[in-house]
Amino acid sequence: MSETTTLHVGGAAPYDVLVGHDLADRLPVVLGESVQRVAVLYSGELAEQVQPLVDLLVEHYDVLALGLPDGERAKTAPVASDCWEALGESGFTRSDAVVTFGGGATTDLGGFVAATWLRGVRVVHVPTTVLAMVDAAVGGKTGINTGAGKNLVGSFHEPAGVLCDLSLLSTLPRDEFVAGLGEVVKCGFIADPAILDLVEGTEPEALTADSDVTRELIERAIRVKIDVVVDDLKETGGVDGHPGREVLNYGHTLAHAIERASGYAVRHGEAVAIGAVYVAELAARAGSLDPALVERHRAAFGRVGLPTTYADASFEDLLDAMRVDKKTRGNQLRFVVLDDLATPRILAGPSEHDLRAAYDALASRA
Ligand SMILES: NC(=O)c1ccc[n+]([C@@H]2O[C@H](COP(=O)([O-])OP(=O)(O)OC[C@H]3O[C@@H](n4cnc5c(N)ncnc54)[C@H](O)[C@@H]3O)[C@@H](O)[C@H]2O)c1
Ligand SMILES: O=C(O)C(=O)C[C@@H](O)[C@H](O)[C@H](O)COP(=O)(O)O
Ligand SMILES: [Zn+2]
Repeated sequence: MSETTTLHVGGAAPYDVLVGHDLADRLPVVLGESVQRVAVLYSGELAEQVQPLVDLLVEHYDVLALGLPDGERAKTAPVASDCWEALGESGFTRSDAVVTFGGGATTDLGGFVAATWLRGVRVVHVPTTVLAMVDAAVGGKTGINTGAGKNLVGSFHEPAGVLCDLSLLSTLPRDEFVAGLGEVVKCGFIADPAILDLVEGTEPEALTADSDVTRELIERAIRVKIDVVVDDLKETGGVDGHPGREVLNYGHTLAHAIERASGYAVRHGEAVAIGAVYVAELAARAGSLDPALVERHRAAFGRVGLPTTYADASFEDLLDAMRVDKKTRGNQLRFVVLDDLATPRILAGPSEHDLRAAYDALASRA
């Protein structure tokens, strides 16, 4: 059995992200000694996968297992409210803990419930998708959607630990696996170009759940995320022109608009790939990004099987949706753009002409 990698997240509330196999038995140590009740919030589709973890926990704690609606359907106020009611009925106190088990939608909802119940209880994430391992479970962003858009309600609530059990990826459908690589490739462009070299130098079929390259990609992407959140946990801004935590939002302004426009039929990681190509096109027009790097976006995301075009919504509808992005200030849209590989900055208030031209460039390849 391979070794476990420990990636430490420093700051005011430090914790570890463990990457390895069969990590469930680490949970009692990560949960700590004060815990009496554990609420396991899991995607209802993963009832079989979560059972061994529940079986282990009942040996130590009073366990409340709450199956949630699957995927994005979990990220709503009514689902959060149902969880609060269940916690209340079980007498869940501040010394108890939440464990989430699922993809990013589950860790976002479960993290939000943990952040808000009694104004904050301990949470440990057990992510079961590539995307949740490399991104959603790390860094403390939690949230739910509203009618106006993605993640518009939420809070920053850091976990007490994250267990990335690579064995859990064995049942992940290929489309979901590939979607997670969207956030990994994003990390390659914003901070760690070695990720791009690995993706470009590996046959796509060799990127399987159990391959060494996949593990290296996952660990590299987690390191990128940790390095960013340690310096700017609450997204208040970076130093020396670096966007700070907003850099992790590369490609997300259009991505969230596309997810909403598609009724969440387009997966988050897929939308991020499209959004990154869009913002590269924008940076080539309103900034200084070399056209060859724009094409490298298409090539790298496309190589792993992600979409790089989109024409299913009008520019006007997407522009309206982009206005509710959290990076917007007043009426001014703000985007994370690159001047070069791993050289991000904020582009504030691009012209509508450039925004539309970039969309036309994206849509024209559809
Ligand atoms: N908080 C953050 O920092 C952050 C970062 C990135 C993304 N997100 C959010 O994460 C969400 C996307 O997460 P996601 O891509 O993991 O999608 P998801 O949570 O919707 O899961 C995708 C699908 O995979 C299934 N699944 C999960 N694990 C499985 C497994 N091991 N075996 C079989 N099926 C499995 C789920 O049941 C679901 O149907 C979005 O809502 C996005 O906004 C949050
Ligand atoms: O952790 C962050 O910060 C990110 O922006 C990571 C993104 O990949 C993630 O999708 C996040 O949920 C988006 O945040 P939001 O603030 O735009 O809702
Ligand atoms: Zn994302």
